[in-house]
Amino acid sequence: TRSSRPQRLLSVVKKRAAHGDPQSVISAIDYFCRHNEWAMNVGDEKGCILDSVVSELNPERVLELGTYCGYSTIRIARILPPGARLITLEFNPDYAAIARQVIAWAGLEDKVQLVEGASEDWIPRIKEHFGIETFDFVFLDHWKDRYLPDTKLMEECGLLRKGTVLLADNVICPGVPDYLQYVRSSPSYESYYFKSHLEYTQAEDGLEKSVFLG
Ligand SMILES: O=C(NC/C=C/[C@H]1O[C@@H](Sc2ccncc2)[C@H](O)[C@@H]1O)c1cc([N+](=O)[O-])cc(O)c1O
Ligand SMILES: [Mg+2]
Repeated sequence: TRSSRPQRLLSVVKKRAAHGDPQSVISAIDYFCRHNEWAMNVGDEKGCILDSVVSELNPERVLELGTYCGYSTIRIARILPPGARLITLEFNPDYAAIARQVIAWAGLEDKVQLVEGASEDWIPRIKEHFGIETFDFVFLDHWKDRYLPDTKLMEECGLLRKGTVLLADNVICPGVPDYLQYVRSSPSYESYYFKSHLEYTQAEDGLEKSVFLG
């Protein structure tokens, strides 16, 4: 049967990127998405905003919801301080299998723990299973109808602390209106919109940065 788009993306990474060089893996994926096939990675324009938010925060404990092929996973992991850890949740086993290979090709497997399953099942188990108190940074890029319920679930499970930063992809396109309304109106969050473009296109999209105030 025909290969999948993630499989074709992985073969371009192996062909074009240098093993152990995260930047070359990022560039190979962006090349593939610009010149071969569009794919729903956060992309290089929003990716630079992601980089700046992460490097300013220097987080020790990071959670990513929605791994897909691991593009944003390696963007984040490549700039984490030594000893920092990133847990990334992925529901689709085929995507997870590709992402593991992309993360390994970038040489970042020691910083990343990819967990297969649904965020709503895993979020309540993270504390005891991974021995993590709270997260410093959370990147939301999974099913858009899960951003709000999973944020409320993270609050309820005590995974957020004063100052935890949530960064949400696609707040315009495809859009997450219920999540945006919540973080922009709740007294528990200080929210800021980074205007950008939908990956590899001219359409408007953006990232919403929301600081949990406790
Ligand atoms: O639909 C989008 N993203 C959904 C992403 C979903 C990813 O997260 C898990 S679901 C999951 C993972 C963990 N826990 C529960 C569910 C899926 O298997 C996929 O890997 C999207 C769409 C567009 N677009 O232009 O259409 C652009 C984007 O940037 C997007 O992110
Ligand atoms: Mg996205």
